[in-house]
Amino acid sequence: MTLIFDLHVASRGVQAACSLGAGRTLGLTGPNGCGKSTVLDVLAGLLIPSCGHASLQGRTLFNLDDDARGTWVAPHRRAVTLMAQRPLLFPHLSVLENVAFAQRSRGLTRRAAREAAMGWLREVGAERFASRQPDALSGGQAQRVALARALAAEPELLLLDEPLAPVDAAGKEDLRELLSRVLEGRTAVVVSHDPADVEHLADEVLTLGV
Ligand SMILES: Nc1ncnc2c1ncn2[C@@H]1O[C@H](COP(=O)(O)OP(=O)(O)OP(=O)(O)O)[C@@H](O)[C@H]1O
Repeated sequence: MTLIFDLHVASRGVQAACSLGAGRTLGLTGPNGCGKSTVLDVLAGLLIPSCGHASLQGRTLFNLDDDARGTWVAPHRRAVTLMAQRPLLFPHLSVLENVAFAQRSRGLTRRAAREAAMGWLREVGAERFASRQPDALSGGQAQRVALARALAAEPELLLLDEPLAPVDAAGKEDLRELLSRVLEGRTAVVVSHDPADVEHLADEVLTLGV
């Protein structure tokens, strides 16, 4: 199993456990407030759970079980990328610079990072927006750019929180097809409250209760 987790966040009453094979997509579903975003935050390293453990490709992400010495790996060392519910693009950077940011952070030259970023924008059908500022994008366009930025980080685990939420019904089918293509062969967790999206995108399903 590539992704293994068993976690508990006492302050939010959230408990979840799962083992996921390499290249597979887990659909995380359940009613409002059941803890879907909380699970993603814990896996991304944005929230420290009360107890539990998680590993990715045999590497520990955290191990806070009673009998463990207590390991917690910082978010930027996890090779995990979270695409949040809102696109959260950097407002002062162009679309291209937003997507190039991950590679620039990893030490690529400006030119190499921009070339790679253009490739990812092409991948998600957003290359025509490359020179725009984020505030000139629609919700669906911004979501595609956010997806390109997440992919550009080349994470071992991709976390998507309600990726279809910002698009209207007309754009939903296109974005769903795009996500389906992009998720093929990637290890990912996709949160959605919509059973149709989970059915379409996920290989396995974990339903949380309230
Ligand atoms: N920042 C926070 N501080 C304290 N409690 C929080 C915080 N965010 C969420 N919670 C609580 O944690 C629980 C789980 O919330 P979470 O947002 O993970 O659920 P969710 O399933 O993603 O909900 P939704 O479908 O509405 O996005 C809820 O009871 C919520 O009130």
